[in-house]
Amino acid sequence: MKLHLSAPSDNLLKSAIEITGSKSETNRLLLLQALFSNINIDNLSNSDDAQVMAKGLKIADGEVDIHHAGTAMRFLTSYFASQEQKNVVLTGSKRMQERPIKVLVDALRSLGAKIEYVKNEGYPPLRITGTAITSSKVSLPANISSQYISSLLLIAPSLKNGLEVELIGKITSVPYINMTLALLNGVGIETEFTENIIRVKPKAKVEKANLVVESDWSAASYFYSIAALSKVGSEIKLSAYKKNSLQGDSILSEIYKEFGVETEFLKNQIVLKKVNKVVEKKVAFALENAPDIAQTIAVTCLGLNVDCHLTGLHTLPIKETDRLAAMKTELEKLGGKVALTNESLNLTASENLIPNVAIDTYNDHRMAMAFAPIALKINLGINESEVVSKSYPDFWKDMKAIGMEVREI
Ligand SMILES: O=C(O)C1=C[C@@H](OP(=O)(O)O)[C@@H](O)[C@H](O)C1
Ligand SMILES: C=C(OP(=O)(O)O)C(=O)O
Repeated sequence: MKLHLSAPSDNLLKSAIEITGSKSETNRLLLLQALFSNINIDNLSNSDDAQVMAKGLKIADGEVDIHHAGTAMRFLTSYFASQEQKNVVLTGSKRMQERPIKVLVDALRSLGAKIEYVKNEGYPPLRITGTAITSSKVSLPANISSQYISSLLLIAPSLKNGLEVELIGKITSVPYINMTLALLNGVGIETEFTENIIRVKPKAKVEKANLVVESDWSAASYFYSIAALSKVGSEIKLSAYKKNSLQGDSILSEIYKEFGVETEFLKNQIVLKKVNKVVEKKVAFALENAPDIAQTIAVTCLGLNVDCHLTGLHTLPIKETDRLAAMKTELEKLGGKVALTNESLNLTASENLIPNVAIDTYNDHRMAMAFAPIALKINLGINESEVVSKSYPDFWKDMKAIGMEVREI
């Protein structure tokens, strides 16, 4: 479905939105709940990725299709591999069949798992025959995706002898690994992370636990961008968030100060306040710890006519689409100039944005959501807008709630 977006005439926004739970926390906790039944979870993500994860965990044999969900693909690979009695073919969308999984399969096979490639070596679909894993030491490259590491850590407490994971090379997306460990600790599982070694102790049973998922900070990024592009005096309240987040994308509250947005932390709400105009002409951010907000920041910069240099983006080419290439194409359609390396994006902004362009979304929820805020500067179209359901099904409803005009065309 194609949407046409435009902004309220005064660009002044005042509103309060409740955002769905973090999909990263949700998919970890769903897996832990499948391993340890007395865990209760509140504020679960309503995203497609969480739905396919929940559904997948219940299947014992036959095909499990996780569509576009990277976390579900990676987390369920370890889960099925370590569950005796389970015998599945784990598959996903066409794009998922192009997202590499060899690092994780090699690691699991070295622990004794029985996994075969159904089509192409190194990529889903996978035929997995569950088996009792008793080996307890594994090493794997850490610079491609942290999801492979989180996947092993999540099943680690259920293995007879726990697990020691050696990380080789530079570790990418570290906050996501820390999130996994914090959630394990939250249900009483002992872990240790020193330098490049992570140890997780085995645990047969956990105490009854009631856990509340914090709302999704990557989803909050689009409201940060809207606040940055709105008129001074705008205020957007978002819930339910906290100051000591497990989500690395909470770095937004620091980053967006550069764009005139202050964050006030209330009890379980954040208030984004556009307090001053932006004077910078150029900004630079290293995003290896927060890869999912790169698109949001690039579009904010284009909208504010601020040049930006974003680095640490080496994981972006293997996400829902090649996000570096997609961003170059779409930012340039709007009048920016983009230079890429395999891990960076350099945007030269433009005073004259090109209006009424239709943004292509490449089956990537974040392409749709990251470009939407620029409607505060120029009218634009979003093609295949339904992609947002991967992480944030209510996105367009919430855009309307804050006063944006969202119209089907
Ligand atoms: O563990 C997670 O929940 C995630 C880790 C990150 O992936 P990489 O580690 O592949 O960068 C992130 O981009 C993804 O959206 C969610
Ligand atoms: C990269 C993402 O998700 P995944 O890797 O879990 O598909 C994302 O949500 O931006």
